[in-house]
Amino acid sequence: MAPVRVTMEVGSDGVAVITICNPPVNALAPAIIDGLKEKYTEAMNRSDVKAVVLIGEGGKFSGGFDINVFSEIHKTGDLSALPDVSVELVVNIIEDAPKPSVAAIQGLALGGGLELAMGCHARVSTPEAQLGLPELSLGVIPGFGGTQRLPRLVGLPKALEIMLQSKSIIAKEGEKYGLIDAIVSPADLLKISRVWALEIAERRKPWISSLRRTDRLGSLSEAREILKAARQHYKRTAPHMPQHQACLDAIEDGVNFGGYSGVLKETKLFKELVLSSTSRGLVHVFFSQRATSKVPTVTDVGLKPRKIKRVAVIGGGLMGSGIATALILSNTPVILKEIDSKFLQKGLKMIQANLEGLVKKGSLTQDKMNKTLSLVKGALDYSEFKDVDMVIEAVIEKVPLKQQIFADIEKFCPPHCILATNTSTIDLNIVGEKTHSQDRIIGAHFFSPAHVMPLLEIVRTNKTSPQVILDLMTVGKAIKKVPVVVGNCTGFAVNRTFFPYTQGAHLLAHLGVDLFRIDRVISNFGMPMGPFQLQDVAGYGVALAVKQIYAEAFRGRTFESQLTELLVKNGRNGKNNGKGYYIYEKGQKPKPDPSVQAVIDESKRLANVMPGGKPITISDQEVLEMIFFPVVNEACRVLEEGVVIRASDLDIASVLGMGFPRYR
Ligand SMILES: C[C@H](O)CC(=O)SCCNC(=O)CCNC(=O)[C@H](O)C(C)(C)COP(=O)(O)OP(=O)(O)OC[C@H]1O[C@@H](n2cnc3c(N)ncnc32)[C@H](O)[C@@H]1OP(=O)(O)O
Repeated sequence: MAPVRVTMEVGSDGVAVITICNPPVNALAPAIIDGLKEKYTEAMNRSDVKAVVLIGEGGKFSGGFDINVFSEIHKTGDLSALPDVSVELVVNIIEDAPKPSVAAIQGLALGGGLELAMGCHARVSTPEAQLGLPELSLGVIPGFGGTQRLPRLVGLPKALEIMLQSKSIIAKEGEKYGLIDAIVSPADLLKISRVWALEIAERRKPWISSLRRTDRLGSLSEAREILKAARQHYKRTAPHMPQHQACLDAIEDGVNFGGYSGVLKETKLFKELVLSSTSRGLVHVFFSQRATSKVPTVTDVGLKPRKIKRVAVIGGGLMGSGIATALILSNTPVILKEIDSKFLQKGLKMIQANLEGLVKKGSLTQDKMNKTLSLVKGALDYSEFKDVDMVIEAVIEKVPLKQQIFADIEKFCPPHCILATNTSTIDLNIVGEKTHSQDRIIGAHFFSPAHVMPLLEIVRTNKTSPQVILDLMTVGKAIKKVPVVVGNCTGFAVNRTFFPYTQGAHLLAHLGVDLFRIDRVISNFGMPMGPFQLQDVAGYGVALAVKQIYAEAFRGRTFESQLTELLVKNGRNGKNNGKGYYIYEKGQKPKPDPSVQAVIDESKRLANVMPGGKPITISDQEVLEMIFFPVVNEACRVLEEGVVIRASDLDIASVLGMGFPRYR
C-alpha cells in the first residue's frame, strides 16, 4: 500500500501541486495534516511558486478527517489528539496565504476534505464528484470551518440541507449553487486547475476568501427566520441529537458576528461534541458497519464471488415480492414462482406497487420503472429453474412445505445453484433435511419491507460453503443491503436477541402497566415504535407462529399468556384489519384503542401474575430496563454461542433490522 504522505511538485509554470496520499479515501490523518502544513509553508517560502493546486491521489480528493482519531479520543477522552486545522491550516496557511490555491476535486470531497477545498480560492471539479459535509451523521459538526464557508458559498437553505441531513450532492449540482467554480473532464482537471490558480495569482480571476463573503447569506432577518425554523424542525425530529442544534448555533454565531467568530465557535462546539455519547455511538456504527464485510474463512481466503445472473424467488407474498423488487431494482432478472395464477398475479401486482411507490417518491423514473418491471417473469412450475444461479424461498413458515420445496429445487436447479431460504426462525438443518446439498443451503433473511429495509441477515450452517456465503454477501451488497453473516439457531441473531423485547413488554402489561405507556417509553428512548405497535404492524399471525417455537427453544425464559389469541378472538388482527392495540385509519396516525383494555384485563386475569392482584408501580427507567436488559442478556448468549463473530455485528443488525437507535 502507498505510504501516507503529502507530496509537492513545482512545475515550470510556477504552480506547486500538493497531493494528499492516504488510500483508500485520502482521509486527513494527523500525518496528512502535518504534511499539508509543511508543504504549504514550503510553497509560500519558495520564490519559484506563484500559486498552489491541491489534489488527492488515486482519483479521490478526500473522504474527510480521519475518523479513527475520533475512536481514539472515545477510548482515551484526550482531545489533544485533534490537530489545529481550522484556524492554523485552513484560515492562516491556506485562505489568508499570500499565494492563491485551487482545489482540483475528483471522486469525492467529504467532511474535512470539502472544508479544505472551501478554504481554497476556487474549486474545479469533475462532473460526478460527490460533495458533502456528513459530520452530523458521526455525532459531530463540521470542524474545519464548514459551518461558515458552506452557507457563504451556496446560501443558507442549501447549506442547511447538506449539513443537517448529511446529504451529499454531485459536483454538477455544486456548480449550480456556487460551491464549484468549473466542471471539467478528469483528463483536464489538473491542467485547468493550474491555469486557474495562475490566473488568480495574476488577478485575472477573482481571489475569493469564502469566509469573508456575505453576499449569499441574505438579510439578517431572513437568515434568523431560516435558522429558527430549522431549530424547531430538528427539536421535533432529532430530540436526542445535540449536533443539529450545535450546528445551528455555530452558523448563527457566524451570521451575527462574522465568519471568523463563527469558526471559533464551531471549534469549541466540535470539541464538546467529539466527547458526546452520540458521537461514540455513531462512530461505533460507522466502523461496525464496515467490519461486517470481513468474515474470517470467507473473505480472507482468496475466493472470488461468482456472477449471479438470474435468481428465482419462490412465494409472491409480502416478503417474496419485496425480495424480488430489491433484486430487479439492481438489474438482476428474477423468476417469481407461485402455486397458482391467482397468487402469482397478486405477487406481480405487489412488485409493481412497490415500484410505483418509488416513482411517487421521486426515486425512480417511470421509464426506469417499466424497464425494471420487465426483469421479472412469473412461473407456476420449476421448468425455468434449470438456469438460475440462486433460489430464494419465501413461503409461509411451515416445515414440511419448506422441506418439500428444497427437495424439489435440488432436482430442478443446476448443481452450482445457491439454495437460500428467507425463514426468520426455522433451523436451516431442518429446512434442508431432505436434500443432499447441505453445502449450498443458506439463510437469506430479509426484513420487511424487503425492498426498503437495509439489513440482510445471512445465516450459515456448519456445512454451508464459504463460496456460497461470499456469493450471497456480494448479491446483498449489489442490492444495497448490509449483509451480516450469522450462525444457525432458532430466530438467528436478530429475532433471537429481540424475542425478550416483546416478552418483557407482555410481562409488564400483565403486571398491570399500561401498554400505551410502555410504547411511549420505548419510542421516547428512540425505537421507531413501541413493542405493542410493532406487533400490530407485523400482524398477529407472526406472533402466534413463533410462540411455540420460542417456548420450546428457550425454555425457562419465555413469558406465556393468552393475549394474542384473545385479541384474534376479539376480531383484531393489528394493522392488517385496522384494529389492534391501536386503531388504524387511512391517512391518520394510529390511535390507542381504549376498548382493547377489556381484552388485556381478561388476559391478566388468566395469567394472574400481579402481586396480590394489584398493578405494580414502576418508573419509566425501570420499564426500559425490564424490556432491554433481557435483550442484552440474550445478546450475550448469542455472542457466547458464536452465532455472531463479533459483538459489533449484532449492534449493526439491531440498528438496521430493528431500528435500534444508532446514536445509543
Ligand atoms: C473536522 C471534520 O469536519 C470532521 C470530519 O471530516 S469527519 C469525516 C467526514 N467524512 C465522512 O463522514 C465520510 C466517511 N466515509 C464514507 O462515507 C465512505 O467511506 C466513503 C463515501 C468515503 C467511501 O465509501 P466506500 O467506497 O463504500 O468505501 P468504505 O468501505 O466506506 O470505506 C473504505 C475504507 O475507508 C475507510 N474510511 C472511509 N472514510 C474514512 C475516514 N474519513 N476516516 C478514516 N477511514 C475512513 C473505511 O473505514 C474503510 O476502511 P476498511 O476498508 O478498513 O473497512
